[in-house]
Amino acid sequence: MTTNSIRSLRTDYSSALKNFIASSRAFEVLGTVPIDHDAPSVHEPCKTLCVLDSSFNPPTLAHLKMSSSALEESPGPSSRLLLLLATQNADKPSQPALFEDRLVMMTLLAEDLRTYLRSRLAISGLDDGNVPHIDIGVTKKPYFVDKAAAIEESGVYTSSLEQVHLTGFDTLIRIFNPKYYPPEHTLRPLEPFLTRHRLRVRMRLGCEWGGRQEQQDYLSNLAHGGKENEGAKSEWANQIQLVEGTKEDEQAVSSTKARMAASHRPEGLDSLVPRNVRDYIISWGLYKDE
Ligand SMILES: Nc1ncnc2c1ncn2[C@@H]1O[C@H](COP(=O)(O)OP(=O)(O)OP(=O)(O)O)[C@@H](O)[C@H]1O
Ligand SMILES: NC(=O)c1ccc[n+]([C@@H]2O[C@H](COP(=O)(O)O)[C@@H](O)[C@H]2O)c1
Repeated sequence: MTTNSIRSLRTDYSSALKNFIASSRAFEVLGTVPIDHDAPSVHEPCKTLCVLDSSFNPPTLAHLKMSSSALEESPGPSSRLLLLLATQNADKPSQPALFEDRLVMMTLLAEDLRTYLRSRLAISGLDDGNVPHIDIGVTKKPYFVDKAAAIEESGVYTSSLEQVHLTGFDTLIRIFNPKYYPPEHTLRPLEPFLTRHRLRVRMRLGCEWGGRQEQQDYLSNLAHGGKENEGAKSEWANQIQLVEGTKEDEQAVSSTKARMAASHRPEGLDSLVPRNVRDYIISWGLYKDE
């Protein structure tokens, strides 16, 4: 993308965001990569929508890996990816960068992701038609049950569509924390979400979340009814796929680390964020004061 097209994309996102925030809508798609001029109002052929919800502050190589591995598992036009910017977080107050910068970086992530997928599909002998479209969306809903319902109710996708939410293990634990579900504070509100949709959870190793075995045990415990006293159903475990993440000897990647690198050691960005995102952070001077 040229500097001028990035500038004009940022302006477009800025005004679309203002409209969205002022509206009563809970979810909206603000862009698609590649731009799809002939797109139908409802995406008919799409059966599976992978959803990566994040603050994208900034998008990282972990976000790229989570998305690409999910899409590589089910290539073809029946899959689509939604990069979903959460304008309200369940726990964290909003921090820099501006939402319009994050939307531009999500678009750059989508382009890097499609380039990566194209090269992976070529190795498997599949053509470009199998590289999915990627939607850039926004939601005001902080909780996954409500995000999923807002996507369903928007009418943007077919009603039979299954959503596969791509999260890390740290987020799975929070989805299963009853503190988020007042007034009863049980896990029962997860029922419609985990009946209709799935979670694809990337392991995130570290002292906060435990090692590989502990993360597998967490899911087995759910499958064996260990959370029934909190209102969870053991069969929900069938809707949750736990996949490998960064290896124990590899550098952990996070948006926090990327913000710190942008501020103190920009050369460190190379191993944390996709190339186009790195160039944008540097040329727009994002996160300088972190
Ligand atoms: N390295 C990672 N491994 C596994 N999951 C990850 C990783 N980075 C992000 N995720 C997951 O991606 C989703 C969105 O990530 P999020 O925006 O919270 O990134 P983050 O790096 O944790 O952000 P921050 O550092 O600002 O807290 C969450 O479900 C999170 O668990
Ligand atoms: N119970 C839930 O559905 C729940 C709990 C905590 C965070 N979240 C969401 O997970 C996403 C990622 O959160 P963090 O950026 O805090 O890691 C955000 O959209 C946040 O609002 C959802």
